[in-house]
Amino acid sequence: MPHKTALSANRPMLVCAVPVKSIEELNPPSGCEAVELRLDYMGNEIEARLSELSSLIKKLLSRVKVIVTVRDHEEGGVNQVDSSLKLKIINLAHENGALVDIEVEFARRYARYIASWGDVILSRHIFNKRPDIRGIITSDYELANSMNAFTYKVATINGDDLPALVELLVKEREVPVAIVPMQPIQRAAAIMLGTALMYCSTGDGTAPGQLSIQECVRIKEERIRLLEAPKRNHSY
Ligand SMILES: O=C1C[C@@](O)(C(=O)O)C[C@@H](O)[C@@H]1O
Repeated sequence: MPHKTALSANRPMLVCAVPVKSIEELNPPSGCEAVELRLDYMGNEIEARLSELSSLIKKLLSRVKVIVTVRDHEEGGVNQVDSSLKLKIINLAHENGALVDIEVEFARRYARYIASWGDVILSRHIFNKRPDIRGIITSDYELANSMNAFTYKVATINGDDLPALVELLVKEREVPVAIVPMQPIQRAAAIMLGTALMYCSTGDGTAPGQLSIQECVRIKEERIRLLEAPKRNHSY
Protein backbone atom coordinates (compact mmCIF):
# COMPACT_ATOMS: atom_id res chain seq x y z
CA MET A 1 0.00 0.00 0.00
CA PRO A 2 1.48 3.40 -0.88
CA HIS A 3 2.34 5.51 2.12
CA LYS A 4 -0.12 8.34 2.65
CA THR A 5 0.44 11.16 5.08
CA ALA A 6 -2.09 12.93 7.26
CA LEU A 7 -1.96 15.72 4.67
CA SER A 8 -3.47 13.51 1.95
CA ALA A 9 -6.78 14.96 0.80
CA ASN A 10 -8.20 11.41 0.67
CA ARG A 11 -8.10 11.16 4.41
CA PRO A 12 -9.94 10.12 6.40
CA MET A 13 -11.57 7.08 4.88
CA LEU A 14 -15.14 7.47 6.15
CA VAL A 15 -16.34 4.20 7.66
CA CYS A 16 -20.04 3.58 8.21
CA ALA A 17 -20.25 1.42 11.32
CA VAL A 18 -23.12 -1.07 11.25
CA PRO A 19 -24.31 -2.98 14.31
CA VAL A 20 -25.19 -6.31 12.64
CA LYS A 21 -28.08 -7.93 14.48
CA SER A 22 -28.98 -10.28 11.62
CA ILE A 23 -27.41 -10.96 8.25
CA GLU A 24 -29.47 -9.11 5.68
CA GLU A 25 -28.93 -6.93 2.64
CA LEU A 26 -27.34 -3.56 3.31
CA ASN A 27 -27.47 -0.42 1.21
CA PRO A 28 -24.79 1.93 2.48
CA PRO A 29 -25.79 5.57 1.99
CA SER A 30 -23.66 7.83 -0.15
CA GLY A 31 -20.57 9.09 1.62
CA CYS A 32 -19.68 5.68 3.10
CA GLU A 33 -16.25 4.81 1.73
CA ALA A 34 -16.17 1.65 3.81
CA VAL A 35 -18.70 -0.31 5.81
CA GLU A 36 -17.76 -1.87 9.11
CA LEU A 37 -19.77 -4.98 9.98
CA ARG A 38 -19.79 -5.25 13.78
CA LEU A 39 -20.56 -8.94 14.09
CA ASP A 40 -20.16 -9.17 17.88
CA TYR A 41 -23.74 -7.83 18.04
CA MET A 42 -24.85 -11.32 16.91
CA GLY A 43 -22.71 -13.20 19.42
CA ASN A 44 -22.16 -16.91 18.71
CA GLU A 45 -25.37 -16.98 16.60
CA ILE A 46 -23.26 -15.81 13.69
CA GLU A 47 -21.82 -19.33 13.39
CA ALA A 48 -24.96 -20.63 11.66
CA ARG A 49 -24.89 -17.77 9.10
CA LEU A 50 -21.33 -17.86 7.75
CA SER A 51 -22.24 -18.60 4.12
CA GLU A 52 -24.71 -15.69 4.10
CA LEU A 53 -21.98 -13.54 5.63
CA SER A 54 -19.64 -14.44 2.71
CA SER A 55 -22.31 -13.42 0.20
CA LEU A 56 -22.96 -10.15 2.03
CA ILE A 57 -19.25 -9.28 2.06
CA LYS A 58 -18.89 -10.05 -1.66
CA LYS A 59 -21.93 -7.95 -2.54
CA LEU A 60 -20.78 -4.98 -0.45
CA LEU A 61 -17.25 -5.18 -1.86
CA SER A 62 -18.54 -4.34 -5.32
CA ARG A 63 -19.46 -0.88 -3.91
CA VAL A 64 -17.24 -0.05 -0.91
CA LYS A 65 -14.44 -1.39 1.22
CA VAL A 66 -15.61 -3.77 3.92
CA ILE A 67 -14.23 -4.08 7.44
CA VAL A 68 -15.17 -7.13 9.48
CA THR A 69 -15.03 -6.66 13.24
CA VAL A 70 -15.77 -9.14 16.01
CA ARG A 71 -15.00 -6.87 18.92
CA ASP A 72 -13.69 -8.58 22.07
CA HIS A 73 -15.92 -8.11 25.08
CA GLU A 74 -13.07 -6.54 27.11
CA GLU A 75 -12.67 -3.85 24.43
CA GLY A 76 -16.33 -2.95 24.08
CA GLY A 77 -17.81 -5.96 22.26
CA VAL A 78 -21.56 -6.29 22.79
CA ASN A 79 -21.81 -10.09 22.99
CA GLN A 80 -19.08 -12.60 23.65
CA VAL A 81 -17.91 -14.59 20.60
CA ASP A 82 -15.67 -17.63 21.14
CA SER A 83 -12.08 -17.05 20.06
CA SER A 84 -12.13 -20.08 17.74
CA LEU A 85 -15.23 -18.72 15.99
CA LYS A 86 -13.70 -15.26 15.82
CA LEU A 87 -10.63 -16.73 14.09
CA LYS A 88 -12.88 -18.57 11.64
CA ILE A 89 -14.77 -15.35 10.80
CA ILE A 90 -11.57 -13.35 10.43
CA ASN A 91 -10.22 -15.97 8.01
CA LEU A 92 -13.42 -15.98 6.02
CA ALA A 93 -13.36 -12.17 5.80
CA HIS A 94 -9.68 -12.14 4.78
CA GLU A 95 -10.26 -14.77 2.07
CA ASN A 96 -13.19 -12.79 0.70
CA GLY A 97 -11.10 -9.62 0.40
CA ALA A 98 -12.39 -7.68 3.43
CA LEU A 99 -10.24 -5.81 5.91
CA VAL A 100 -10.31 -7.23 9.41
CA ASP A 101 -10.22 -5.31 12.69
CA ILE A 102 -8.20 -7.04 15.40
CA GLU A 103 -7.39 -5.82 18.88
CA VAL A 104 -3.71 -5.58 19.84
CA GLU A 105 -4.15 -8.18 22.60
CA PHE A 106 -5.86 -10.62 20.21
CA ALA A 107 -3.16 -10.07 17.59
CA ARG A 108 -0.44 -10.83 20.13
CA ARG A 109 -2.23 -14.01 21.24
CA TYR A 110 -2.89 -15.31 17.72
CA ALA A 111 0.10 -13.83 15.88
CA ARG A 112 0.83 -17.15 14.20
CA TYR A 113 -2.45 -17.01 12.26
CA ILE A 114 -2.43 -13.40 11.17
CA ALA A 115 1.22 -12.29 11.33
CA SER A 116 1.54 -10.32 8.08
CA TRP A 117 -1.74 -10.25 6.23
CA GLY A 118 -1.43 -6.54 5.46
CA ASP A 119 -5.19 -6.03 5.62
CA VAL A 120 -5.44 -5.78 9.38
CA ILE A 121 -6.68 -2.74 11.26
CA LEU A 122 -4.84 -3.19 14.52
CA SER A 123 -6.94 -1.58 17.20
CA ARG A 124 -6.88 -0.39 20.80
CA HIS A 125 -9.87 0.86 22.82
CA ILE A 126 -9.32 2.80 25.99
CA PHE A 127 -12.11 2.93 28.57
CA ASN A 128 -10.19 3.97 31.68
CA LYS A 129 -7.84 6.78 32.56
CA ARG A 130 -4.38 5.56 31.55
CA PRO A 131 -1.49 7.76 32.70
CA ASP A 132 0.74 5.55 30.50
CA ILE A 133 -1.25 6.33 27.33
CA ARG A 134 1.85 7.38 25.36
CA GLY A 135 3.69 4.17 26.25
CA ILE A 136 0.69 2.03 25.29
CA ILE A 137 0.11 3.55 21.87
CA THR A 138 3.81 3.74 21.04
CA SER A 139 4.26 0.06 21.73
CA ASP A 140 1.06 -0.82 19.83
CA TYR A 141 2.29 1.21 16.90
CA GLU A 142 5.60 -0.70 16.85
CA LEU A 143 3.58 -3.90 16.56
CA ALA A 144 1.43 -2.42 13.77
CA ASN A 145 4.57 -1.53 11.81
CA SER A 146 6.14 -4.93 12.37
CA MET A 147 2.93 -6.57 11.09
CA ASN A 148 2.73 -4.21 8.14
CA ALA A 149 -0.83 -3.46 9.24
CA PHE A 150 -3.28 -1.57 7.03
CA THR A 151 -3.84 0.95 9.85
CA TYR A 152 -3.29 1.35 13.58
CA LYS A 153 -6.42 2.67 15.26
CA VAL A 154 -6.81 3.98 18.79
CA ALA A 155 -10.20 4.90 20.23
CA THR A 156 -10.52 6.50 23.65
CA ILE A 157 -13.25 7.81 25.91
CA ASN A 158 -10.86 10.23 27.68
CA GLY A 159 -11.00 13.71 26.24
CA ASP A 160 -7.58 14.51 27.65
CA ASP A 161 -5.93 11.67 25.66
CA LEU A 162 -6.28 13.78 22.50
CA PRO A 163 -2.83 15.44 22.63
CA ALA A 164 -1.11 12.02 22.90
CA LEU A 165 -3.15 10.73 19.96
CA VAL A 166 -2.35 13.79 17.86
CA GLU A 167 1.37 13.35 18.62
CA LEU A 168 1.22 9.80 17.29
CA LEU A 169 -0.62 10.98 14.17
CA VAL A 170 2.04 13.60 13.54
CA LYS A 171 4.85 11.06 14.02
CA GLU A 172 3.16 8.55 11.71
CA ARG A 173 5.53 6.21 9.82
CA GLU A 174 4.63 3.57 7.20
CA VAL A 175 1.42 2.44 8.87
CA PRO A 176 -1.36 5.07 8.80
CA VAL A 177 -2.72 6.14 12.20
CA ALA A 178 -6.42 6.50 12.96
CA ILE A 179 -7.41 8.45 16.07
CA VAL A 180 -10.98 8.09 17.30
CA PRO A 181 -11.89 10.22 20.31
CA MET A 182 -15.35 9.97 21.82
CA GLN A 183 -16.70 13.53 21.92
CA PRO A 184 -18.24 14.76 18.64
CA ILE A 185 -16.17 17.97 18.68
CA GLN A 186 -12.95 15.96 19.00
CA ARG A 187 -14.10 13.64 16.20
CA ALA A 188 -14.57 16.69 13.98
CA ALA A 189 -11.04 17.84 14.92
CA ALA A 190 -9.65 14.37 14.14
CA ILE A 191 -11.19 14.54 10.65
CA MET A 192 -9.67 17.98 10.07
CA LEU A 193 -6.27 16.68 11.26
CA GLY A 194 -6.32 13.81 8.77
CA THR A 195 -6.96 10.73 10.90
CA ALA A 196 -6.66 7.71 8.60
CA LEU A 197 -10.17 6.46 9.43
CA MET A 198 -13.27 7.96 11.00
CA TYR A 199 -16.25 5.87 12.07
CA CYS A 200 -19.63 7.43 11.38
CA SER A 201 -23.20 6.34 12.00
CA THR A 202 -25.99 5.66 9.53
CA GLY A 203 -28.79 5.33 12.07
CA ASP A 204 -28.04 3.23 15.11
CA GLY A 205 -24.34 3.85 15.61
CA THR A 206 -21.88 1.58 17.35
CA ALA A 207 -20.34 4.05 19.81
CA PRO A 208 -21.34 7.17 21.73
CA GLY A 209 -20.31 10.43 20.11
CA GLN A 210 -20.30 9.13 16.53
CA LEU A 211 -21.14 11.79 13.96
CA SER A 212 -23.64 10.91 11.26
CA ILE A 213 -22.20 10.02 7.87
CA GLN A 214 -23.66 13.29 6.52
CA GLU A 215 -21.79 15.31 9.19
CA CYS A 216 -18.59 13.34 8.52
CA VAL A 217 -18.83 14.08 4.77
CA ARG A 218 -19.44 17.77 5.39
CA ILE A 219 -16.41 18.10 7.68
CA LYS A 220 -14.21 16.12 5.29
CA GLU A 221 -15.23 18.51 2.52
CA GLU A 222 -14.23 21.46 4.72
CA ARG A 223 -10.86 19.81 5.28
CA ILE A 224 -10.33 19.49 1.53
CA ARG A 225 -11.27 23.16 1.08
CA LEU A 226 -8.76 24.13 3.76
CA LEU A 227 -5.99 22.02 2.21
CA GLU A 228 -6.68 23.50 -1.21
CA ALA A 229 -7.11 27.11 -0.08
CA PRO A 230 -4.59 29.50 -1.64
CA LYS A 231 -1.66 30.24 0.63
CA ARG A 232 -1.60 33.81 2.00
CA ASN A 233 1.35 35.79 3.17
CA HIS A 234 0.00 36.89 6.53
CA SER A 235 2.70 37.76 9.01
CA TYR A 236 1.27 35.25 11.52
O1 LIG B 1 -13.25 0.80 17.03
C1 LIG B 1 -14.18 1.36 16.51
C2 LIG B 1 -14.41 2.78 16.71
C3 LIG B 1 -15.75 2.97 17.36
O2 LIG B 1 -15.73 2.43 18.67
C4 LIG B 1 -16.04 4.47 17.53
O3 LIG B 1 -15.73 4.98 18.61
O4 LIG B 1 -16.56 5.10 16.61
C5 LIG B 1 -16.84 2.30 16.55
C6 LIG B 1 -16.56 0.83 16.39
O5 LIG B 1 -17.58 0.24 15.62
C7 LIG B 1 -15.21 0.63 15.74
O6 LIG B 1 -14.91 -0.74 15.69
